[in-house]
Amino acid sequence: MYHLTGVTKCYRRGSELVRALDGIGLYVEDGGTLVVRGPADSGKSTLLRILGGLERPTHGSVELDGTDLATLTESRLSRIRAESIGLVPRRGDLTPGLTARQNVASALVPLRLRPADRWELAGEALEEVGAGGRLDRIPAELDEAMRRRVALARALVKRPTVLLADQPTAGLDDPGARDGFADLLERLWWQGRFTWIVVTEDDALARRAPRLATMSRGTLTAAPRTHG
Ligand SMILES: Nc1ncnc2c1ncn2[C@@H]1O[C@H](COP(=O)(O)OP(=O)(O)OP(=O)(O)O)[C@@H](O)[C@H]1O
Repeated sequence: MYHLTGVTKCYRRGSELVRALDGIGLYVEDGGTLVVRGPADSGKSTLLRILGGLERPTHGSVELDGTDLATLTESRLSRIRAESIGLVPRRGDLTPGLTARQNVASALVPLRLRPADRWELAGEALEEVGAGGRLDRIPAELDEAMRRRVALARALVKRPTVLLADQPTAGLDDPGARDGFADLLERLWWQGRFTWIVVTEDDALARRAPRLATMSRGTLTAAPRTHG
């Protein structure tokens, strides 16, 4: 469960102070999904980096299951990132020279699992996202939609507490591929196995959200629940 209170993030750009996040308060329950929709530069990526423990807020607290990520030591934070947080980066960011299965298995290295277990879990995660027929392909041999599925498998293979996705459908130009990927995300959201926070500029994806909020100039406005 995430509980954010008064989260503000300021960056210095020359003599200017940019307030990327401005007093965000947020609660997301275990197994819940929140989709944050907002235009470019509204602060979505900054919010995700702070939720993922990749950056610290200038002010405020970022509690994940009762632990404030804002004040943790770097070593405890990297442990939490490795074990509890799955991040789906904007463009997937797969390692070019590794096969799909090697890419996914690499996410398990920090968890000190045996190589045979890493291999098996990677295969299962790829099956789960519909990429089971592409285990031995390198990213260049896959189309963009399939690369996104592999990146998703890499984030969920370690069974994290939370999954954070940065514009997961951006750049998927083929409508069929984009819809198919959105179908997969929606199915996973409704399973409730992970807590999801997804930022997007894709209105069609946002319409599928169990819970939707809008980001505008660093502030978050909750929209009515669309379901349940
Ligand atoms: N490291 C940084 N240094 C300076 N300013 C930053 C930094 N990161 C973000 N910003 C600024 O903070 C604001 C919010 O940026 P952010 O990337 O979080 O928005 P966004 O909604 O994710 O937009 P986009 O989708 O275009 O990335 C912008 O004005 C941006 O220029």
